[in-house]
Amino acid sequence: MSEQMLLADPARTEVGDTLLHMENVTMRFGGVVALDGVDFALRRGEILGLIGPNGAGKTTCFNAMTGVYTPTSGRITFDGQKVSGRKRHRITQLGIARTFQNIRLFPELTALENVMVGVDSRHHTSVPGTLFPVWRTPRRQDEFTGDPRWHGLQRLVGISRFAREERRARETAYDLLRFVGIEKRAGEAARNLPYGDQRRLEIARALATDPKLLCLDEPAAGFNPAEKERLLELIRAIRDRGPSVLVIEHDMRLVMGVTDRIVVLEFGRKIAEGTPAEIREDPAVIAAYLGVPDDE
Ligand SMILES: Nc1ncnc2c1ncn2[C@@H]1O[C@H](COP(=O)(O)OP(=O)(O)OP(=O)(O)O)[C@@H](O)[C@H]1O
Repeated sequence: MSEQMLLADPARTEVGDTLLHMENVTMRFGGVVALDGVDFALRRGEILGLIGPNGAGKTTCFNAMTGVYTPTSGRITFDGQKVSGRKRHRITQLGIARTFQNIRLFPELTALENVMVGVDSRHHTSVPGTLFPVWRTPRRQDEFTGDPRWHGLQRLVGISRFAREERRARETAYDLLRFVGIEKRAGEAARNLPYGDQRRLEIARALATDPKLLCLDEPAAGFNPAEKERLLELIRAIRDRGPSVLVIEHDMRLVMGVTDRIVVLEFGRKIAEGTPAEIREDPAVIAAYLGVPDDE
């Protein structure tokens, strides 16, 4: 990256040391070997594509690195810490966020509230706290001395702290809605948003956890070409803002257009790794995709 680009955008993260490392990861489901000794690294500041035909093991990779599954064997490290076998919320706190193939929002909450839930996940407040802010009580009731005046003061301090936290969460959430381009929908219930906006909302909510790595599982599914183009710009903007990005995507144009490097899986094994130009020419990749139509 040129120095000029760095100067132009101070938030831009330069590609650097290893952030995520999958080491010889195997994942079996009974007789099915979904991942078979998969080994790859994602560097800080990079956009890495994870591609492969249906059933190749891409989503299983995401599930293993985000704590949905514990690998049968192998090791996954993130930012120097072992994540394989850790609880999901702990992995979120370490800095991995993801979106899903099938959108998973809180349909009755507004767009803003959906993102606030993400912001809340790194604060002391909670989902019920987002829903019922006025019912929040101070956490440090244990310090109550028995004097009702002291209790009242504690409550006031606690409430004002929560109010401050909630206001900050609201502002952060609104900024994120603006960043993904749907701030005009802030007050609408998530279920009423057009499909493309729901996908953007999922991204905003994932970003609200302030991740070091954002994993996007088929973010362009169901998008028309214009929406895909805007998504491509958004993915670049996310990386420029800070987080590294790991993207599973079937749309080859998008993958080739946005990633720095690509890892290719087939039948749970890594069959290739390289720059988009290298992957495009790789005979094993061409063979794996031969006769498999992409969804363009
Ligand atoms: N929970 C599970 N139980 C049993 N088998 C599973 C489970 N999850 C995944 N698999 C199997 O593991 C293999 C890899 O699935 P995975 O969903 O990771 O593939 P994928 O590359 O994401 O496919 P797609 O592009 O179709 O989403 C498949 O054979 C799948 O049926």
